[in-house]
Amino acid sequence: MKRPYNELNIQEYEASVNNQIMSCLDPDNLKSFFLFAGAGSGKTRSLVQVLDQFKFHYGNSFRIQGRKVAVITYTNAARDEIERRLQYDPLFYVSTIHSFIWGIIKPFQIDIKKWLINSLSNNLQELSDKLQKGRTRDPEKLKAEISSKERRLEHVTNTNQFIYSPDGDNQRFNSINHSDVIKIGQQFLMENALMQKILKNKYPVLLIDESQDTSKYLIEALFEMQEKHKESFSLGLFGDTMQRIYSDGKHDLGSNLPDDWITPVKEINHRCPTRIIKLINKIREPVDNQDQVPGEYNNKGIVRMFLCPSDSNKELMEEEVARIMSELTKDGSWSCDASDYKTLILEHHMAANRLGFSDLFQTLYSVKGLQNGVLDGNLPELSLFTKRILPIIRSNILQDDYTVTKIVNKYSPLLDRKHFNNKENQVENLKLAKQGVQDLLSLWTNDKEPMIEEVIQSIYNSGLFTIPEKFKLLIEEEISQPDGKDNFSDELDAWKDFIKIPFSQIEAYDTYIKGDAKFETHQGVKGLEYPRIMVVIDDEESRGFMFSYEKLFGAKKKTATDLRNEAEGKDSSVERTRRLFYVTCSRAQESLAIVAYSNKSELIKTHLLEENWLDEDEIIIMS
Ligand SMILES: Nc1ncnc2c1ncn2[C@@H]1O[C@H](COP(=O)(O)OP(=O)(O)OP(=O)(O)O)[C@@H](O)[C@H]1O
Repeated sequence: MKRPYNELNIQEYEASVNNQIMSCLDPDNLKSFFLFAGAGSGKTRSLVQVLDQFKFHYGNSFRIQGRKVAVITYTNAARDEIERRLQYDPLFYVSTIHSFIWGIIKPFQIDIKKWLINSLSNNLQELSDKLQKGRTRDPEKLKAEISSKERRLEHVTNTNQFIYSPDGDNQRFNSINHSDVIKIGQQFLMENALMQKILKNKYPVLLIDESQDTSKYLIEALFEMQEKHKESFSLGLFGDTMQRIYSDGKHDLGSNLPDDWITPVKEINHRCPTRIIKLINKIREPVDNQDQVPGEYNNKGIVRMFLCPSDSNKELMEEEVARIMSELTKDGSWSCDASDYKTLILEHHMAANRLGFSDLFQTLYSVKGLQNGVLDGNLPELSLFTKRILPIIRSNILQDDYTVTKIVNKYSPLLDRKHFNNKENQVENLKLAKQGVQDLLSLWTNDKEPMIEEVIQSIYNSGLFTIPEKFKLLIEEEISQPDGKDNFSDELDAWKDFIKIPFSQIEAYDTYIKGDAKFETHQGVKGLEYPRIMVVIDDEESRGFMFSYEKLFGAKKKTATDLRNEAEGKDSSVERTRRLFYVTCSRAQESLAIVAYSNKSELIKTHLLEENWLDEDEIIIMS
């Protein structure tokens, strides 16, 4: 590893990177840039600093011209953080990609309608061909899908005003779903000259944080747009290909960049201790050999790997590891009493096992189209529970009637002013809403544990909240087809299983997904940092085929598919695992414990020593 930078060098170095970016943002000479750098190198910090400088130099003229700088973040949490750091200045429009895209396509209602009709018609044609040619194992299910699409087409044809909510369930007949918003955005950006003009006039500068995970179709569309409007549109990408953890991202982002793009380099890791920088450099080495360097002030830090038998009592084992870490680091926050460390599990269902929501997780995660939503906690169907029902139950426990009333006022269609014809009607509806809340809460009396289905049924009966179409369908089907025969698609089948799960699992899931539990997933910690990190690795428990630590650690041979993928330059489970491991280890600011459950401890140890990832005294074999 190169010598650490001293304080003065660091300031000069960082200033020169920021200056390179600033040189791209001169409104009279706009250029595009690509700032891809390793973990903890201060990409987000540079983004904020550069925008502060931008405000100073060009803020007034931008304001006078009614222009803004658009900043796209990967999550709502990241958006909130950047907005806060930019002091909520309206010069900057900070949003997630879905919100941003909806903002720019929304005025094009006629084109949206045409797009939807076209897309649905093509889709219907494909499905009908499939049915006619007998290319299905379940013709009844396919027929149901066709009728549902036909109904949707009819609604779309009769609609002139489409709506969309980036965080909502988009269940209304005139709503557009999340993936269609992205597809529409991509196509309009590529083909609609008027939209391009409006976009570049309003947002001549567009910056994207974590761009390695931004939808590849949109990134490609933005590249095309930038190519056409070089002088009047600056695209700035921040990210790190080594931290690409979602499949949506463009895997070769950064290769074949146009010659006139500026590509600043950031090689200092400001977050991790030197020992951890050395480890993550090793993890990264085979991919692009991008070595990071510490600053003079980075502390030394501690890394330990604990190799534990697969059949260990995991809870006890992880407590023991924390105890050892507490001794080694002399940091009481590792001790079980204080327990101020983050445990990173490979997949949500490992947290699900530990926190008690595994049925919920397994049921929904088994459907491809629901996976991302389950992982990021944004599954629209769940908002009925997480944004309305759970807050009511929690507030009721705290005897906080005010919040209960607030939630009902905000979300209940019974209290929607549009539906009040007269005062009597209003009083009647208030009574109904009150009764609806009582009926709902009565499901928990005498320590009862309602099933999700009972909760939905109660809401359905009282009309307290709007029920997502799928649940309504299930409840109605359940009534009309008590023998359980149905025409549901895979997704509806999953929702059907979901409603048979105890409601308490939603509560556990919600606590976890909000980050209130001490567990986080590898995916969930993207962009974050914590002083103490425990990475838990367990191929057997994680069960997926997406990741394999035993392969990454040399204890298991790569499969023929892995080798073929590697030979064809495609992603493989080993490389995906490597990137996740890089993300998790690089979150640690002080100390890192890696807990690996495997029955091949000796093999793993030998391999890691050979690869020089860890030293002998840093690997502890537990029994
Ligand atoms: N020039 C600097 N001097 C001191 N600390 C810095 C500097 N730049 C960044 N940091 C600190 O380093 C940490 C990482 O910064 P930041 O989150 O901006 O990095 P990043 O490159 O976006 O990280 P990642 O890609 O890993 O999410 C933060 O705690 C930040 O405050």
